[in-house]
Amino acid sequence: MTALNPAFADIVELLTAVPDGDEAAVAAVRQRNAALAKPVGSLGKLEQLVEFLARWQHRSAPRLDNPMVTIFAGNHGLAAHAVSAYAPEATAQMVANMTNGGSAVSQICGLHEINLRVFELALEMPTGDIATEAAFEDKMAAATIAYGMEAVAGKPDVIGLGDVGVGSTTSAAAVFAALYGGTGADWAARGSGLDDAGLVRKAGVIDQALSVHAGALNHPLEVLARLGGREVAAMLGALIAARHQKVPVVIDGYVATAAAAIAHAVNPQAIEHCLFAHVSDAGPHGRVIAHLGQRPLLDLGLHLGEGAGAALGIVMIKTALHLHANMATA
Ligand SMILES: Cc1cc2ncn([C@H]3O[C@H](COP(=O)(O)O)[C@@H](O)[C@H]3O)c2cc1C
Ligand SMILES: O=C(O)c1cccnc1
Repeated sequence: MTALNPAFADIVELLTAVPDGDEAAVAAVRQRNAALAKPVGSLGKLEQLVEFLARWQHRSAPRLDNPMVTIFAGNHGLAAHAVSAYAPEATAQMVANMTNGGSAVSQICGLHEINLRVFELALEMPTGDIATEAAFEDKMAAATIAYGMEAVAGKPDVIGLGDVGVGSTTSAAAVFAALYGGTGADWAARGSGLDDAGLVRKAGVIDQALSVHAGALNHPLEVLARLGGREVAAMLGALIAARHQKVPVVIDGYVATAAAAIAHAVNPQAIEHCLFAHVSDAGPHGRVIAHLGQRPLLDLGLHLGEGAGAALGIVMIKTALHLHANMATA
């Protein structure tokens, strides 16, 4: 077994030495919840959402002045294997559509006054084709994680993490297979709409990647460098920085969950500040969330990605906080 590349040392440290949540802030929220003009506990998970905000914002009166959804866009060398219903050019088109307000996530964010930021990750430079080579050199993986940390620089009160990138669900499936075992068929889903033959091809590409990189998947960050995407590396960075800067995180679908799974595999406590907004209809997503010891907030049958589920999770959090802050006390 080779030692972990020192390029990852700082990242492992940040994932290991994570600050605890603020239980005094949670107690203050519970006290106010109990005093609101309603039967105790009757707002169910909405009450817990406010506790979640308080715990990870470290504020007894949590705020949402600057909620943000961030979308990380990357291209994948593995897309050459026709494992997506779309051609790689579609990634840049999706980004343009997002910027122009034509995407689902743009409309959800516009309607509910959530800031939306799109981070393009060198779309003209796809990751290596994982069926034959590593997705990244280790140093590039580390640099992309570091870049993702910038996502919290605008001091959001909560940050949603989503992806775009043709082929991203194949890469995410390979990450899950490497972390949890099983074959390509166990983790491949139809993504953006694959047909039956495509699904078989997709499982085959994952199996080939697992076999090519076998022996080099000994640490979760090696799994990321070998099999992951730029968007997953950057989301991991955002998730890490958020914890250290007191920003609660809302995770979107299958691909964003891969970033959380890598963090969790280094240190399960590193994802305590993450809320899983929804369980995607992408087959194995629910299984991954269960592996992480989490429960999804919503189950809307979405299988979209692009942060749409995360944005809807933030809508629920906004509503919960509005009730908490503005209802009368008995
Ligand atoms: C128009 C369009 C909008 C999207 N929004 C999210 N995705 C989703 O589909 C892609 C992943 O699926 P696969 O692994 O099958 O390529 C990602 O871009 C994801 O965000 C979209 C895909 C398309 C085509
Ligand atoms: O569930 C997801 O997150 C998903 C599904 C299809 C395509 N992209 C993402």
